[in-house]
Amino acid sequence: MIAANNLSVNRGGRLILDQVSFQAKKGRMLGILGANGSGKTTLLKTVTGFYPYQAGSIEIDGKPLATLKPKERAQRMAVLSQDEHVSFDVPVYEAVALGRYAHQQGLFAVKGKTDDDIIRKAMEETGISDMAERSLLSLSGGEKQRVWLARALAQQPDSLLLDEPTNHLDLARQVALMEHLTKLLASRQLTVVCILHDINLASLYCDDVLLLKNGKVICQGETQSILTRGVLENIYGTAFHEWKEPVKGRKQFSVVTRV
Ligand SMILES: Nc1ncnc2c1ncn2[C@@H]1O[C@H](COP(=O)(O)OP(=O)(O)OP(=O)(O)O)[C@@H](O)[C@H]1O
Repeated sequence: MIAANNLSVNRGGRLILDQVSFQAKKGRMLGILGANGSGKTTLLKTVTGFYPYQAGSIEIDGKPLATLKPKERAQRMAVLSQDEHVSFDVPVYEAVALGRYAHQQGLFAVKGKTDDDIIRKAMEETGISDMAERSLLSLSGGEKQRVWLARALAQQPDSLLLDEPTNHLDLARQVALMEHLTKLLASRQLTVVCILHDINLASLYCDDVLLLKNGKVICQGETQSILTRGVLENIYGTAFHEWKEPVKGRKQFSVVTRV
């Protein structure tokens, strides 16, 4: 479980997060929603220890984040960032294998058979097994996104923190990814935190949502009770029409055109 309590973050002399509290629970997917610049990425980077915070507290499975060594953090949390970039070229298999470093001993650790099995399973789960020998730089944006997800899965974390994981993916792959995450949640009892711009995907797949505006929490809780036309209009500043998708009866929203 990930818990933040009254978290405040300043960056470049500005207050970016203002007393944010939330809990992401085991076996549930928490969606973080909010307009551009509302503080979503800052929140994710703070709870994973990439950004410092000026007030409040963060606990991972009941332990203060600050007391976890970098390797222990990596064993507990895998992060898929919005700004993953490739600075050197490696075969796809090696890029996924980077996820195993948190579990290896020593500076020049050698991958064993178990590591190889885990790497191949993560590649299979993300549909990239046939790309193992391909050069990372030659992949499309959506293919690279699946490599980063495979690397995160290979890390075998307790929590997966994903910044816009559906970015670059076509519609069918967006649905496939969210369904895959839903299955992983149940089978591995993971905690998943996911920044999403697509409120309809969030409504279909997230158990809980946290809505941010200007660095403050507007509301949070069980997705189907929290997501309403009124609250989304407040968050995004545009008009919405609300309807229900016919299979699960989950809420869906479309923007109302103004011209
Ligand atoms: N180093 C920094 N110095 C000053 N302001 C910063 C810094 N980093 C981020 N910000 C500001 O903090 C605010 C929140 O940024 P953040 O990236 O967390 O938003 P976001 O909700 O993830 O946005 P998006 O949906 O556009 O990805 C933005 O206004 C951004 O310009």
